[in-house]
Amino acid sequence: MSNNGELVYLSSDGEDSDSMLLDASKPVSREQTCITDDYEGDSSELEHNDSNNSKVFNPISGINVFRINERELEFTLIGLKEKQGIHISGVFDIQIIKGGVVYNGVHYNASKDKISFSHPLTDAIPEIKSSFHAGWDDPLYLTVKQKKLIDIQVLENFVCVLKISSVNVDSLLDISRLYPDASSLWKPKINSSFNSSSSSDTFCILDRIYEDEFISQNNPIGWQEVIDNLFVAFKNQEYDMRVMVIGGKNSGKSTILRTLLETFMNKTLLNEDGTTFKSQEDILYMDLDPGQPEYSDPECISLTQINPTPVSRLGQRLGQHCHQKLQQFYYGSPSPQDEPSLYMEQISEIMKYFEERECMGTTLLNLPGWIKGFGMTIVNNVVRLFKPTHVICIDSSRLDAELEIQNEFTNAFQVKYEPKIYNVDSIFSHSTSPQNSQPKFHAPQIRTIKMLLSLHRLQSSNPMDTQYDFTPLLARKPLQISYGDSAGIRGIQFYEEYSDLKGDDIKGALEGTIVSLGLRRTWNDDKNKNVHNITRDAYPVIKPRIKSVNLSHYSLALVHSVDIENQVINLYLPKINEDKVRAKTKEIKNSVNENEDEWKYSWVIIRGKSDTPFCELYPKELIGMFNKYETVPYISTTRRKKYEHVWKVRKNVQRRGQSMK
Ligand SMILES: Nc1ncnc2c1ncn2[C@@H]1O[C@H](COP(=O)(O)OP(=O)(O)OP(=O)(O)O)[C@@H](O)[C@H]1O
Repeated sequence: MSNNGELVYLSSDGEDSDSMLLDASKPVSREQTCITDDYEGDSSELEHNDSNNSKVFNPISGINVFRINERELEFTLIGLKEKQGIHISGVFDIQIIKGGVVYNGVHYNASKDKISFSHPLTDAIPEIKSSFHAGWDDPLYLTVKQKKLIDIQVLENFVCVLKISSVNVDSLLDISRLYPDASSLWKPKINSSFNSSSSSDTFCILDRIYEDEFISQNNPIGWQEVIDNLFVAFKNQEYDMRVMVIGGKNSGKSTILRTLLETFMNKTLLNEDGTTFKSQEDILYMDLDPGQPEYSDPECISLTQINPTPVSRLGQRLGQHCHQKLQQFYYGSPSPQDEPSLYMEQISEIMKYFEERECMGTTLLNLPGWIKGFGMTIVNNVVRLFKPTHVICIDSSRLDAELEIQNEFTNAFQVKYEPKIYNVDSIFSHSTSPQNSQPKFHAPQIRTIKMLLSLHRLQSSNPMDTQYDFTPLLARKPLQISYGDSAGIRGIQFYEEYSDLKGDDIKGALEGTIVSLGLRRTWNDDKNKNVHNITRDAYPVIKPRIKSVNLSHYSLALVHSVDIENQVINLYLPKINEDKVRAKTKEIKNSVNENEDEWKYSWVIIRGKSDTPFCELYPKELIGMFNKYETVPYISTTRRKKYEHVWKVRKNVQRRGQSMK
């Protein structure tokens, strides 16, 4: 058994079909190598994560929920009986004090370690199901101090005891201060009669009265089998493993990839020789969905390296990860249909970079759900470039007949392999699919939430901590970046169709909008080349578009204003990036006179089609300030003239999920 005690798998000889899974809900001895006759459970217990098998958990204070609130000790203990499962929303840590749990098909044993969860109500919430301790003994992981506060006898009634604590995610729950639509992002709005949780908790136990407020994540039959097969392949991989998921919109692509990633990172296998397998390797995540990215900044695509962290981090983190981005491009729109040639060019660059790394590990690839017409051409291109070892097709009946997966690929060692294809059902095919229940958040609202989380993130001393400040950006002093000097901003790039904008239209197309502050690299840069002063009529609009290979995304920014007189652009950057941008600017300045025969870097602004969250431009908190002005900055109430290309928020306002509150 591993030191942190999670396991419950028996290894096979490596053949997928022979792999044997031993249910997490029964103890396993070191000697056991097969499911024995004296196994007491019924066969249904061998199924993972089937919440239909679960018994309902009714939280009752003092009976199965124990709130400890001593000076420095504040936590909640939950006692679960056999096969009982709970749903919890919010951001929280769980320490399994006794027994074990099964979460998304992986067993976690009681230990002194914490597991960190992130369960926003934007997504379906997986059940945390009770399980037995995998081992001969049944320890109780409580400190002496904690034991004094609890009646230990009571805990003996439960197979599994969880200690749940709120986490230090400074101000994360304050997002609704800026964006009222997000008031039920982490906890349902309605008050429960069950009052053991306090308002300062960052989590909520979702009992029956919240039934309509959340969706339970019930994976379609067949998903777990595919995940188990892929885990065995992951464990036995000789070369690299490349998994991609193809499916329509909202079919469950991100969910199956998240489950797969959590399984690869956390599942422990007991080998026949008594040793255990638990992966310690980094996993790469190629996130090619700019609309609902899992790891990239909003409206970007990226390649991220995910390191196994000492603390398991489970659930949907709404893009707030601390993992290293190897490469990131700002695409500038949630939909690849807006500029497919740019999208494909950026994908090709990521693929080139990926191939050049000669990565021998595991890579997961997430695609948008555009699977019709030209979307399928893009999918086919991605298949050709990525050369997957495993492809998961969600609801293959909906996939265009034009999907082309080659029969054979060749890897970097000139070894030929045949991609394995798995067909699985989409989440809609399941009886409790979200189709039957009203989604709690619409896609534009989720995008606004992710954008606000990105823009308001703070620098934190511990990179594992996430801290936010949801004070409206307009209440802050913007960062000034000069225009025209070699360390300042040296060009603006628009989408092709808007690259002919002139004069004040350009200023208007930038102020109050979300842009990417990008780094352009040029070889042998002449000091004055591409440096232009801005005048009312002349802006250094870059034409033709900079090749993606020479332009990487550095930070999202909200343009406060373009100050032509002083030759500066005032930008709001996420605080987490401000110091990095200052340091990079210094570096650029210092490198100006250095060796000419090397890559030189300069700042550029890239304006795509990103929507500015309305609450950022007209925040409730600053309404008093706006009243002093005759007109509210950035916002126009006049109608656009026919054919007028004006890029202001007015076209973004009053879309679904962006009501004026
Ligand atoms: N097994 C499930 N049971 C119920 N709801 C689910 C399940 N899996 C996913 N969902 C919910 O359905 C929605 C869509 O899922 P997901 O984001 O995984 O799909 P997707 O195909 O990646 O979507 P997109 O096309 O937007 O990228 C999410 O809110 C998710 O929480």
